[in-house]
Amino acid sequence: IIDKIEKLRSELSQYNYEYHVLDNPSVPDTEYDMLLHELIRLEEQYPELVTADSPTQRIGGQAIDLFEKVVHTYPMLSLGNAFNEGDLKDFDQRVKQDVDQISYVCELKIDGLAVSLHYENGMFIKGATRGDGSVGEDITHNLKTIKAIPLKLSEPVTMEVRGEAFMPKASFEKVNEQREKNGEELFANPRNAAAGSLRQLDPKIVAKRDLSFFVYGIPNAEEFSIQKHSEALDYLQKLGFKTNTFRKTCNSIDEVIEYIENWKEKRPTLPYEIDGIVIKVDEYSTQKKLGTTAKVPRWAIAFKFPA
Ligand SMILES: COc1nc2nc(N)nc(N)c2nc1C
Repeated sequence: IIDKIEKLRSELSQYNYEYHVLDNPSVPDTEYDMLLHELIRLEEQYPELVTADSPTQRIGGQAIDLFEKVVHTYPMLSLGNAFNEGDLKDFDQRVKQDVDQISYVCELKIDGLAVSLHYENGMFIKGATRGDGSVGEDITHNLKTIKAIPLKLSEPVTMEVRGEAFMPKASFEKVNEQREKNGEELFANPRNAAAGSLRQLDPKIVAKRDLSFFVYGIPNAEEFSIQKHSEALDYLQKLGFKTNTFRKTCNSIDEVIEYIENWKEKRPTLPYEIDGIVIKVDEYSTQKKLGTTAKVPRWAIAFKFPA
């Protein structure tokens, strides 16, 4: 029987990965649901065979009474803002003070919530909100229901990652339609809907909100002998995380400006909301040289699109 359970588990995990991380499902939802219900039935019969990374663990356990506090090992900083080309050129000049050749990584800035995820030997064990940057709230039970967040990595690594939890536009429309029917107050935008969902004490509610997640960094990447941010993102993709495929390495601020212009136009075509573009120095050695202020890194900036 354990073979049957393990076979179901690996099939469902693979289908989940294809659908929610690769956006490229190989089987229809009906087949996924049928297999999942078979696994739920078998795990109910043999509860001692349940594992933390079983797809059944995404359904949402018991509601909790309150959120535990989580002290961040590395502060979750904010980002300085740029609003026009002049701000970007100033940023480029500041960064170039110490070095002449710079390459930047440009990423879409997803309009969601920053979260921190902790993995031990490849298993997802804890996740937290940003909070005030030093202390956040433990929302592990809610994050487990987000299918783009892996419950088990492809390698048994112990690491913390950072990323953005968000609600896709389609989910937002669906959730507000349901709230309209229930006579509830509507969410103003997908970001508020994602924030409101992750603040739920009952994970079964969160499981119905179709939230998603993009990973965007490893706070202590140098400790994994990774030299550049672009390499960190490639490694995270290999581990099984969903990374945003529109990221681009730019070798000049003019290339960055071109990338920003492009996405300013294409923004409405995206299936999720973005509130800007994040520009980061790629080399960690240069990031280290530039350091951070109490609130923001000096090696990154967020270009904000007009609301
Ligand atoms: C390095 O710090 C950050 N990096 C980020 N990257 C992306 N893509 N999106 C964000 N919202 C973001 N936020 C922060 C604080």
